[in-house]
Amino acid sequence: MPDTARISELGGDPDGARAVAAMVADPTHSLLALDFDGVLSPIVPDPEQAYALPAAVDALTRLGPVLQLAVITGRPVRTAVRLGELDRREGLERLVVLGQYGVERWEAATGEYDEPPVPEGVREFFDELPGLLVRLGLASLHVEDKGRAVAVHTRRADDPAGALRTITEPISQRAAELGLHVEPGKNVLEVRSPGQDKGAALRVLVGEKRIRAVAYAGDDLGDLPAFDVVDSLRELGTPGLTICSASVEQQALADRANLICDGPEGVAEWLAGLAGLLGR
Ligand SMILES: O=P(O)(O)OC[C@H]1O[C@H](O[C@H]2O[C@H](CO)[C@@H](O)[C@H](O)[C@H]2O)[C@H](O)[C@@H](O)[C@@H]1O
Repeated sequence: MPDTARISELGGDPDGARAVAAMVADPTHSLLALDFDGVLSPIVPDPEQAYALPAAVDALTRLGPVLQLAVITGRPVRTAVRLGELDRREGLERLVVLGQYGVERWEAATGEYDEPPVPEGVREFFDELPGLLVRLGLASLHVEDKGRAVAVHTRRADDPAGALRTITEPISQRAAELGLHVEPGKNVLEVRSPGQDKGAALRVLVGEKRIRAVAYAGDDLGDLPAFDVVDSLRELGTPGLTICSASVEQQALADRANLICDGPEGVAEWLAGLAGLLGR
């Protein structure tokens, strides 16, 4: 007998509840996809210190045997797997991790990484970046070399918001000249190749795994294309749930989500609730 009160609670609103009910009715054909930073991991000052919350991982290992699970992240796929220790968890044998907004892929089932060659323009931008930051008086900003992308972080600057304002126009201009895409995020600007986003990544998984119900959890602007895809799938008849991992830093997702969780701890609690509902 389905627990309708619990389904409503975990769905947030009627559309979300329909998606949770569909996931409970047919978990094998249900996809639960999550962002990494700000959803599975708390936001921390040093990107290398990010980690998956133990409570979230525990719930995922209970869900993994019954649902299709995926992590879709802006991180290089190897970084996400390493920081989350996602290759060492019993229960996550069918996990798929899509990195760099879906360009890179890792399958727990095979342990294989798929990482296409790095495009030229990004390396050119990376080589020029120190000079650009010196000219802007912001040489000490943290630059994360992601191979096929470069992230310029302002979180540890004296004035993070001011530094972000200062770098936005010149970085956007140079990125445009090189035919690159600028991805804004929480105290970060990422420069990468155009033509790929988390929505496209999510759509591929839905088709490939013959998914009939989908839930996606995100916290930042780069997650909005995935929200768009969940919304459009729902319009075409596939129940869908969007979950916002809320923070004071980014409020754009809250208005778009079926369900709002209180940051990564709230997401972990929701995951445990779903596992309970599925009898796991
Ligand atoms: O798609 P995601 O998994 O959310 O990754 C997006 C970017 O997240 C990382 O930066 C953010 O998290 C850091 C660690 O908590 C934080 O210090 C930074 O301010 C945030 O913007 C990561 O460093 C990027 O490479 C990811 O693309």
